[in-house]
Amino acid sequence: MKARLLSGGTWICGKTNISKRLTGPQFSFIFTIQNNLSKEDKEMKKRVSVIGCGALGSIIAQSLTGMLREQYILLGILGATPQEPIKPAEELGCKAYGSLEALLADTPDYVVEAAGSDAVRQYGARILAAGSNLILLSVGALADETFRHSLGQAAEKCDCKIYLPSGAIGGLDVLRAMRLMDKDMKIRVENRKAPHSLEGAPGLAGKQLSIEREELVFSGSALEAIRSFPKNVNVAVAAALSGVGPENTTVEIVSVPGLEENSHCIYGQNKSVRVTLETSSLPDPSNPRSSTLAAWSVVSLLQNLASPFQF
Ligand SMILES: NC(=O)C1=CN([C@@H]2O[C@H](COP(=O)(O)OP(=O)(O)OC[C@H]3O[C@@H](n4cnc5c(N)ncnc54)[C@H](OP(=O)(O)O)[C@@H]3O)[C@@H](O)[C@H]2O)C=CC1
Ligand SMILES: O=C([O-])CC(=O)C(=O)O
Repeated sequence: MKARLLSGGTWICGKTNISKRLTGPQFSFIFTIQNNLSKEDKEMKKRVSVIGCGALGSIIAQSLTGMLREQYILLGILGATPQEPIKPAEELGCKAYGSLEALLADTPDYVVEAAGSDAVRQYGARILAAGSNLILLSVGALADETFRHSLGQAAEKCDCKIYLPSGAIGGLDVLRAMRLMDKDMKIRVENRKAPHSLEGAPGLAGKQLSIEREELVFSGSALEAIRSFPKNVNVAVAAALSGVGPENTTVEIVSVPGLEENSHCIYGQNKSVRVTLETSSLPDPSNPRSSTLAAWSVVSLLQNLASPFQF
């Protein structure tokens, strides 16, 4: 059971509010609860589980036990197989979950997804129904309007939130404000990546990309882009959801031989504002598709959630 002192001077224990003015037996009851709390509970750290222990999930899990350790406890990691998270969990001193059920049994405050859009579709609603907030890196899963609405409804039903970190880009705040000013605003996203960062995407249908010349490999809506390049343009879907939606956001994907950074340029324009938001960042050494910045955007989001100042 968790107990904490609210600012008005009221102790809250589970769902029971107990007035500060209570004395005698009631007070000793409160005091006993306090003394039975673990150190972590006394500090009221938020409890987090991570899905995915690849390039980005590893950075997030390490940060939870490192720079975020004063605010958060890493409960455990869920991998693609029960074996996958065993080693990282051992190193970080948390659980290696064998199933989603095991993760949910821990009742985390937040579940961070860094596993892919299939995992979002497979687990998202169940995580929310269990009362955990969800932080999604595979934002592309939300391009599908029907799925997005059903996940939103699942969150509302359980009074939970779905957090969309800025990922490998920035400026989602300005796009959201611009959309409020003018619903007919325009957004175009240009993604530039080295050929090996695009390899294996269903949209290439096995085509080998040139290692000598730049080529436009995709041009269309963000909705089509994420279907064709599901591991490359989550950023475009995030930009689209901040603005005019995946069907109305234009995306171009360019293969650039020799390019060391993943580069994303978002052009937004409404009646009175014009923005160019360019982010170039190094990919993760173990996964050339993903910029490490995306993992740090989750770390930053978690830090923000624990801060009295909200960005
Ligand atoms: N929002 C943004 O700006 C960005 C989002 N992303 C997205 O973030 C996600 C994570 O990226 P990254 O860490 O680089 O990817 P990785 O491929 O490096 O890691 C993902 C890990 O999750 C595992 N996995 C797959 N399915 C499941 C599942 N159902 N449950 C648990 N684990 C699973 C994978 O295992 P296996 O390899 O065996 O499948 C893999 O180990 C990707 O979807 C990526 O597209 C990436 C960059 C930017
Ligand atoms: O990490 C990046 O540069 C972008 C990315 O893969 C994505 O948006 O899916």
